[in-house]
Amino acid sequence: MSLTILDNETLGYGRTAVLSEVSFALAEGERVVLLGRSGAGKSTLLNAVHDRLAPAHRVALVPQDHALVPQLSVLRNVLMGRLDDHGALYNLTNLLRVRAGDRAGVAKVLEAVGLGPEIDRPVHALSGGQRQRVALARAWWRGGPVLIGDEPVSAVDETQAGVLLEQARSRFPTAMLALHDVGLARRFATRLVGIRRGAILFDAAPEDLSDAEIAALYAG
Ligand SMILES: Nc1ncnc2c1ncn2[C@@H]1O[C@H](COP(=O)(O)OP(=O)(O)OP(=O)(O)O)[C@@H](O)[C@H]1O
Repeated sequence: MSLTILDNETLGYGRTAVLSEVSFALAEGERVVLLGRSGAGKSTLLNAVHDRLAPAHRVALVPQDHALVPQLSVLRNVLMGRLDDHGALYNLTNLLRVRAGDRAGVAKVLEAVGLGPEIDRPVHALSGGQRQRVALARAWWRGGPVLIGDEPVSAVDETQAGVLLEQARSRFPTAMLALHDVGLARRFATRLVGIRRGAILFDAAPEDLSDAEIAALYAG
């Protein structure tokens, strides 16, 4: 079953088109990775897919800028992954004094991403890679059928990135990510989508794409 479809749509900002006449569908169970040079339009496509999915499906999102609140603790940032599960009163009282069950649940996802000891630190005091893992922990805490992530492991080392992508794979049946590491992308994806000069250049299973075809995305 197809989760979302862009049917011959042009995506862009104001009058400027970034991707022209794109058609795109995401099926349940797929792990799609977008590849392409900086500025190719990966975020534009991810955001369009997110906007179409979000009204009808629970989507966990890891935005490129992480969208964290720096003054708040790691714990409170992660809790925000489930804000829309509760009413305003629950959220407000939980923000003031976090319920023990929520704290225990968040502690578990923080352990998974290697941030157990940082639970009470303010996000502004963390390194870039730690902040990125807070954004991942918030998505893990949210859960749901679909993960959308824009360069979600760009700030951690390759070993850690592999571990985190493995967690993404086991936690979310369907995922769509932008990644710049082709090796990681090949290992994670069931479908690789290459974007170049405002168009989808390829959309195929990793085993059906040669390294040369992928390298062509990044060539001058
Ligand atoms: N909010 C915006 N307003 C106007 N133009 C934008 C906006 N966001 C992105 N663009 C432009 O759209 C094009 C595609 O950007 P996009 O962020 O989708 O690329 P990307 O492939 O995700 O790049 P990167 O790998 O650097 O994140 C770029 O030319 C960019 O300048």
